[in-house]
Amino acid sequence: MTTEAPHNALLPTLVRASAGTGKTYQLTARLLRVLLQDSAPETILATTFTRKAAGEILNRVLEVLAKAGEDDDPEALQALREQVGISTLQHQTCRQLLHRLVRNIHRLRICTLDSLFTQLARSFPFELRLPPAWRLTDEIEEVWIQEKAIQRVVSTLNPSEMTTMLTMLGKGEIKRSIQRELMQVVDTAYGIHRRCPPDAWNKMVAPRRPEQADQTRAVGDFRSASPKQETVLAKLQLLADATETGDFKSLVDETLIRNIAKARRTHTEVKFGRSKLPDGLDDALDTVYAAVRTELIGLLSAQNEATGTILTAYDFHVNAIKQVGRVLSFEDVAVRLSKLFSAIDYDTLVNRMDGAIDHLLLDEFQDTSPAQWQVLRPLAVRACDRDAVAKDGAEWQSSRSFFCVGDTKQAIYGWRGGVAEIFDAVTDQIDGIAESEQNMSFRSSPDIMDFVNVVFSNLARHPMVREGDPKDPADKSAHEAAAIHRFAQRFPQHEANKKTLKGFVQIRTSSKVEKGDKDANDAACFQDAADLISEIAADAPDKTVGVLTRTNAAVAELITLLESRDVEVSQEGGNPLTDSAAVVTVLSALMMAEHPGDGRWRFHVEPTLLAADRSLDADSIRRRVEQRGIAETVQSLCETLAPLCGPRDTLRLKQLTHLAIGYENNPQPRLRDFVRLVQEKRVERPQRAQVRVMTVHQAKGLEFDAVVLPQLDGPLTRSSGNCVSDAKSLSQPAQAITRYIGQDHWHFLDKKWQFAFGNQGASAMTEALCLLYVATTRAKQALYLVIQPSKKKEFHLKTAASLIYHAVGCEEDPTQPNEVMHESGTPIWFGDADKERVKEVPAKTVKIQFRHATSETTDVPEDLSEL
Ligand SMILES: Nc1ncnc2c1ncn2[C@@H]1O[C@H](COP(=O)(O)OP(=O)(O)OP(=O)(O)O)[C@@H](O)[C@H]1O
Repeated sequence: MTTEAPHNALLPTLVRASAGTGKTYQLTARLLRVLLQDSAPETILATTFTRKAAGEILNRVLEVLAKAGEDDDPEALQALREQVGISTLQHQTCRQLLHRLVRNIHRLRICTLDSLFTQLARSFPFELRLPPAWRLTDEIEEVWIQEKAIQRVVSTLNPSEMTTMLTMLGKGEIKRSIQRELMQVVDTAYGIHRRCPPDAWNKMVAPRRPEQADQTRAVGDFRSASPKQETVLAKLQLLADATETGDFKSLVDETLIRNIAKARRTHTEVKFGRSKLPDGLDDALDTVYAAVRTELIGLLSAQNEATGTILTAYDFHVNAIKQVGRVLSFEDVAVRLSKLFSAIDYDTLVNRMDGAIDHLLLDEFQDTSPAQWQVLRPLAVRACDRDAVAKDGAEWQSSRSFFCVGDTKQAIYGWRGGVAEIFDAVTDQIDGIAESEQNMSFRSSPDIMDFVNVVFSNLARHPMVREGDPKDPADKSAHEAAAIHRFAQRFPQHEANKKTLKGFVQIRTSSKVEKGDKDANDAACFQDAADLISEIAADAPDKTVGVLTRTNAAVAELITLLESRDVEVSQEGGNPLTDSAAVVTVLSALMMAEHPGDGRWRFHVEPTLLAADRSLDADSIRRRVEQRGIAETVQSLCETLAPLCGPRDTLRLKQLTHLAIGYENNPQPRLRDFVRLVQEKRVERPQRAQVRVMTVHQAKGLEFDAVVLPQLDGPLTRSSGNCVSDAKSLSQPAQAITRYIGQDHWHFLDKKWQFAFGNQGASAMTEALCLLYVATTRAKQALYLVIQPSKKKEFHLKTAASLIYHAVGCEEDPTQPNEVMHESGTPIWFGDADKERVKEVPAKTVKIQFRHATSETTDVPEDLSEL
């Protein structure tokens, strides 16, 4: 059976494939193998992460079969033979398969996980308690429903309950408005709340406060102590006062309290600064520490309880609203399915699904969430049946098969539940699965691959990275350092397939704004990056350039800077239409009709052509909406404005009209909701420009000839988490959840929670490294990193820039502006060989000059305000 099966039998396989190694190629190869052994299309299921990727796989299957089917294209046939590993494959077989496939194309399921889950849900309407004729919501409708549910939560609590709840949520303080506080709770904790048992928020229990007698004794000890140093005396008085009045909350952030925890952990004396404390205070210090701990854990536990109460009420209302509206989100479907599938037997599944899935192929597997894996697992286990591989004449046939491919180094969706450990879950839970690894990039030049290898293998050169488990589990940065170390250790060496492809890597510092704040220095860095990008675009007009940022705000800023330099630029994923002044005018006219008494809208519309048209006052627009609907009104407003607009705004007005036509299908179209939709929905421009700007998340799966990374400064991870669970593995859902507390307070937690918090910090750091990996591996030929000059020579902060600086072994002074820190490869990577001015360069330093669009100068002045 499988043990003797040859390499071309479709054994259950998991492929760990690095960036650019051709995951789509391999998945397509496997799919073709399955089809070539005459498996019925309806028994095959291939899933990917985006609809675009699903379309790409189907296209590739049809395309290679069509080419290999041509009698006069022996090369295409040979390429396909190599791809599928069948040396005897004939033109005619390819043609026959293509015809069969085209006739049955509707039966072949190549789809996203979201769409698979929606199909599965339709097979279990009763078990999943789905409302009849339900439909899926989109992100914007989800936000509206969320707000409505929060309003209901607020209205069901009486004012005093609400005040108590808010006080508990804010750990004793009311910091925000009710709506904003609850919105934040829902945003950050509802996702995890709905996957946990109802009592999960009640598991963090505050320890008992020390006995009153012990507290009284401690006060006496503090008061009678006579330290030499005034500062120590003042601190002991403070402890005594707080203990006497029971005001332990005021001590939560005291350094001395933190020092007690540290001393107990390291079995050393308690100190304050460099000063020793007087002898005989140990019991008193332990008493006050225990009381402060009770206070903080008590506040946290109250916050958890309030969070659980709010979320339970929210869950009730949000479900009620959705049930009445007959709508569900993808997430709702996944949660309901995962609960159902954890207890279902496969035969029921097959009966209800109208046919079995015998061949399962999963792409981008690292982004599968635990809940999604719970749904896929029964399908995978069945597809891995070892007895399904048998010899049929000369050929091995696999009546079932399982294949999954992904890259743990590209797991960048931790925030929506994706976890790299899912790979280990597959190898643990599926017997006899074969694993393979691919590290040969078909995308990037050797120079890019060398750089990527050097950076990620040497991350541990950063001065703040230490090996091994954190000695102090309450030290967040130790958990992060360990995560960086692990990433480097596990990093496989990549190779470039295209050995002669020219490549270039450059790290340069941007200009410095003396005494400038962070915003000023960010702006200077973006200005320099925009200059660089416009140079690349001009020098290499037939090469694509990807500009990848961390934040959406940076995308918007860079687009503005590039447009001001006349660079043709587009944004992946699109912008809201409000990036056009013409669209904003139309929206103001609509808002003027909705709120005729509010002068703001009239003020905005007045100087425009719309105001000149007397038939377009607030009343007439409102009447038109009532009589003819939103779409027709929007169209007529757009037509009035269009003659004044350039091509860019005209296109946006057209897109606005399309949006309005689509919106009108909404059961209750309302003007203000439409305006909000326009403000939030991203609409892509139809044509891609040579330069494309996007966040690294949006760049996943894409490739560019040159990549520019202008936002590598700033902390790698966000400082605070949201909530933390005690989940130990993917198969065991969390039993306990708590709200996050800042790292200065981790010492109050017990060890179990310290590790849970630390693991969360480590995961966030791993995800940040994955993002950096995705960013650097999008480049085919050239990679430009623009970093801000460091404030100090010890470039120690944990930023992407400093990790790279140390990993590459840069020796240049990082505080210097406009310097090349590292350079390798061929600077004229885009030119023909005979046009090359410079050949291979090893790492070197050159003073660089920026050409600001607003200035004729070639040297950057120290102070940007001079420009
Ligand atoms: N076997 C192959 N032979 C030649 N070119 C290939 C092969 N496999 C992939 N390629 C090419 O290499 C590039 C990268 O392939 P692909 O996008 O499938 O990689 P990937 O593994 O999905 O990358 P990533 O995970 O980084 O998105 C593409 O341009 C693709 O056409």
